[in-house]
Amino acid sequence: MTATTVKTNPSGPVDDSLRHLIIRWVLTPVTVTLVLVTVTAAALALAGRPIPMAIQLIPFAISIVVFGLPHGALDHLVPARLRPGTRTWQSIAVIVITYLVVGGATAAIWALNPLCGFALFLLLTWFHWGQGDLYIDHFFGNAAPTRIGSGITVALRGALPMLVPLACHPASYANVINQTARSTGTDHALVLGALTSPGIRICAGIVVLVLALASTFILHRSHQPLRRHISEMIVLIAFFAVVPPVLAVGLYFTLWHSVRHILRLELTDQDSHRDLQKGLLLRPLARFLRQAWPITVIAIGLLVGLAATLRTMNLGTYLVLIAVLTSPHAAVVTWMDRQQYVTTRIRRERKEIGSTCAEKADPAAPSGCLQSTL
Ligand SMILES: CC1=C(/C=C/C(C)=C/C=C/C(C)=C/C=C/C=C(C)/C=C/C=C(C)/C=C/C2=C(C)CCCC2(C)C)C(C)(C)CCC1
Ligand SMILES: [Fe+2]
Repeated sequence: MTATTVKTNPSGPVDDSLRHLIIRWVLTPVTVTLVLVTVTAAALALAGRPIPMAIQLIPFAISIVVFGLPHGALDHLVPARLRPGTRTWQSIAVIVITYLVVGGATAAIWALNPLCGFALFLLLTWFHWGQGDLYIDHFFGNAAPTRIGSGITVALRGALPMLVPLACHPASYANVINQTARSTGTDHALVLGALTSPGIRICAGIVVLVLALASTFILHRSHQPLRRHISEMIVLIAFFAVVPPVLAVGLYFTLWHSVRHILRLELTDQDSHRDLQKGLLLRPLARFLRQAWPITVIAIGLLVGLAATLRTMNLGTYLVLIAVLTSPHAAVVTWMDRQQYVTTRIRRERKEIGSTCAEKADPAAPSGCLQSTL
């Protein structure tokens, strides 16, 4: 696949050498790291030794400069890279305005009602982390072929980091929400007892189970390979069920979601794409870091400004900043999805439905008009 093809059709199957490179040097090391952390956390829990909060916070702290915050720092270049003819200044202007409007609206919701802000943040994270994993399925050419199938992939992959910790560690979950809402200055009593109730936890577990079964069934029915899907799903369920949430979500954000998105960005850069095709991983990463550092520094400046305004610097402060950045960032990534594969898939679906319905109009043709829409 050439670099130009990546801009116009990045969703098609990539060639085998690039696929193996990414599996071997990016996806597998991250998955193995999560397995090792899961085993260590389980051993410590069995020995009755809790992981200190100072240690749990390390991945979130590191994410300020490594992978996490920088993974959104090229958003302003995305239109220029994906839509031919877009000038860099136009790309920057559109994204800065998007950040001001969408980020500003999110900040206003947080200022008016932090609990509501957090609830929307959780829902958006569910969607955004799910869409990140759906892209990886497209990258490997084994995504669910229909809109419903894609929706279930997004729902499942987002539910793993958002619902499994809720089902297994409700008290820590509620604590983080409390702490974050408090860091915005609201000191009214927060009613989060409901979150820790057995009913909610059981519902969260059932939703994950149903989505896991539905997603596996759809991939199986569309003859997609299941090995990566099932192994990642099992690792993520065990990881979020065992590892304390602050540590688990911090590691997932930095090593899983952000690394995958950085790979996606590298593939939109012609030089980096060429390097990846040649089997070079470090050069594209260095190029990404070079391109991302100025905006990362501005984002760190925003974090310092927010901490000064709220007069507190803790996980809650960082999460508020991330929440404000996530809404415009998710809008940019949703636009990327449309450019890279959603539009192509909708056209393909329409074509398939059209041809299957045409067949159906022929009495001799086999039935399948509804089936093709899943
Ligand atoms: C471009 C631009 C820029 C920048 C940007 C950026 C830098 C971005 C980023 C972005 C980002 C960086 C994003 C992120 C995301 C993230 C997320 C989405 C997360 C989430 C999380 C959560 C939600 C969690 C929670 C929790 C915990 C932690 C524990 C417990 C449990 C729970 C789950 C609760 C600026 C503004 C300068 C300007 C304009 C343009
Ligand atoms: Fe992201």
